[in-house]
Order: sequence, then structure tokens, then C-alpha cells
Amino acid sequence: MIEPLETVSVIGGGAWGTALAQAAAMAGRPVSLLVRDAAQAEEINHSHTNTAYLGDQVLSASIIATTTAQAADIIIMAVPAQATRSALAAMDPAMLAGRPVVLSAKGLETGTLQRQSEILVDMAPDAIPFVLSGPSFAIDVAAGRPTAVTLAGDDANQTSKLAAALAGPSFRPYAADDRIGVEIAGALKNVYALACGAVDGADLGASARSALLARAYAEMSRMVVAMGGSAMTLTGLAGLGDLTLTCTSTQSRNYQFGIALGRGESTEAILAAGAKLAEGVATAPVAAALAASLDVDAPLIAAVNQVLTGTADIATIVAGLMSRPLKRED
Ligand SMILES: NC(=O)C1=CN([C@@H]2O[C@H](COP(=O)(O)OP(=O)(O)OC[C@H]3O[C@@H](n4cnc5c(N)ncnc54)[C@H](OP(=O)(O)O)[C@@H]3O)[C@@H](O)[C@H]2O)C=CC1
Ligand SMILES: O=C(CO)COP(=O)(O)O
Repeated sequence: MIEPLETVSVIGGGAWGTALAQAAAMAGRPVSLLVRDAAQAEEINHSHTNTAYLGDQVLSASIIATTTAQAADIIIMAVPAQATRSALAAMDPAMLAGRPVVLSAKGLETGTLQRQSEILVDMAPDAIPFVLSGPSFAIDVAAGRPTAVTLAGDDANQTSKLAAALAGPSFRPYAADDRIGVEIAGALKNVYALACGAVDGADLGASARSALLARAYAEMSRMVVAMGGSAMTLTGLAGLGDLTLTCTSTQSRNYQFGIALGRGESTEAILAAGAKLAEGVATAPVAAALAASLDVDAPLIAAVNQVLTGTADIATIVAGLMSRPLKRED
């Protein structure tokens, strides 16, 4: 029994946490939003904006920003994937025990190779994990533009109830049960968005980008199945939906990072120039390690790692991919 599902506490007041707070507020939920900076909390509470992350987008007055985590019926984790463990560690365990905790970061943890919900199980074994993923730019969600996402949990009834509690006029969560598939899809699409951006940055053409996208989908299917998820999940919002959005939109930070790589800039230089968060950068080596440990053929993940580490230039990588032994399309 996870009811009541009235109040929401969002952990992380960046672009996505603020957007999800706005979605929950539009769904009629009282929302608290945890931020690290007192001045940012002040701005959200008094000006109803979070300019550092969402420009002049006006936020619901029912979002209350705080600098200490607030207990609520529903907890939404929205810090970057590499910060989820420390953010959970900083919370009172009583806030998490027996509560639905929605993991919304899209990435795999460096070192442990863990998915976000595995981190939750480590840090708060009594919490009830749900994962939320899909084609949804923060600004679109915050502005009330129509958005649909996948919300996966282990219990179908609980997941439907949670989806109903978060659904609003412009935010439509579809309930699902394949947490592994949804999490792997969300993490890997960022790696493939780096690749698609690099293809465009290197001016390889729209045909190459679509071929890459299709082969990324095939590779992602192999990874999901090897990890115990369902390939069918990838036909949905968290798979095809988010892969196409992130791999084809200049709004995507991962795609933008990829463009810079494709133009020949190094990872270090792009980061030093103040690039926004691009989760694929940290996830790519983790995905490669997972692929190796599961014996999954993942040439695109390997290629992205070569670009990120500068161990080969784009022309060499493309030549290598194009000269792989011909194979059946399966
Ligand atoms: N932006 C988007 O459109 C979407 C993002 N996502 C996912 O959401 C996750 C968060 O991304 P997003 O909100 O965009 O990122 P942002 O860079 O916009 O914001 C990151 C937020 O996390 C906080 N933060 C960073 N490091 C830590 C830490 N070590 N401990 C606690 N808090 C920390 C930041 O705080 P501070 O401001 O104090 O630095 C900031 O509030 C990512 O996994 C991303 O893939 C998913 C769907 C859409
Ligand atoms: O996950 C996203 C959209 O669904 C956001 O993608 P970026 O992090 O690449 O901007």
C-alpha cells in the first residue's frame, strides 16, 4: 500500500528537478523542491523562476524550494546520475523507507556500474523503486507542452496509482514494469546522442546519422536483453521515443557535446569551456564495461569511448565501423 500519494518532494533543483516539480504542481500536488543554494531557493519561492536552469519560465507558486530535504508521500530523485548516491546518503532514511522513490536521472554509476534503482536498493533497501524516463526536455515539461514518459515499477497496481498521481493536463506517464529496460534505455540514449552529434559535427550527413540511430537501437536491444530487460520496452517512449529525440535535436546537451567532439574538440576542452551536463560522457565507459562483462557486441559504445578519450579520430573510427565484417541485420 503506497497511499497516500498527495505530497511530492523533488531532490535536485536543476532543469529536470524543477520541471518535474512543475509537472507535479500542475497535477495538483503540493511540492517541495530541494536545492543546494539558499539564493536559488529564495528566487524560486519569491519570483517563481529558476533562471539558472529554466530561464524566464514561470513556475507554479505551489512549489516550495528548500535547502533541506522535506518528507513527502512521493520522493523524486533528480540530481545527475553520479550524484544520486550522495544525495540519498544525505537524506533521513525515514523519508525513504516504505515510500515510492522515483529515479529520474539517466545514467549508470561510475565504478559500481549500477543503474539508478540499484543505487537506491543499496542506499535505502526499504524504499519502493520506480524509474521515469522518456522524450522530455525539461523546458517543454516546465512550459506545459505535451509530454509523455514511461514510469516503470515492480507492482502494476502501485505503478498505475503513482502514474495517476503525477499525471497532469500536459504530462502523461505511461505505467510499465520493465525497470531494467527503461533505465538502460535512458542511460544509453545519451551515449548514442554523443555519437549522433559527432556525426553531425563531422558533417557526415543525415543518412549516416539515421543509419547510426538504427544500429544504436539494435545495440541497445542487445544490451537490454543481456541485462535482463525486455527488447519490447525499446519500442516505447523510454526507448525509441527518447533515442530519436536526443539523437536528432540540437536542444539535447548530449547531442551538443557530440557536435563539439565531431568538430575535433577534445572532451577536456569541451568540459573546460563550461559544457552543460552531458550524462553520456560518464555513462559511456560504464556501458563499455557492462558490454564487456556481458559479452555483448557493442561497437558504437566502443566508438563513442574512442572519441571521448581521443584514442582515434572520427575518420578512423568511421572507417573501422564501415569495414566490420558484413552481417545479417539482426
Ligand atoms: N534536463 C532535461 O531535459 C532532462 C534531464 N534528465 C536527467 O535528469 C538528471 C539531472 O539533469 P538536469 O536537472 O538536467 O541537470 P542540471 O545540470 O540542470 O541540474 C543538476 C542539479 O543537480 C544538482 N547537483 C549536482 N551535483 C550534485 C550533487 N553532487 N549533490 C546534490 N545535487 C547535485 C545541481 O545543484 P546546483 O545547482 O547546486 O549545482 C542541480 O540542481 C540527469 O540524469 C539528466 O539526464 C532527464 C530528462 C530530461
Ligand atoms: O533526456 C533528455 C530528454 O529526454 C535530455 O537530454 P539531454 O540531457 O541530452 O539534454
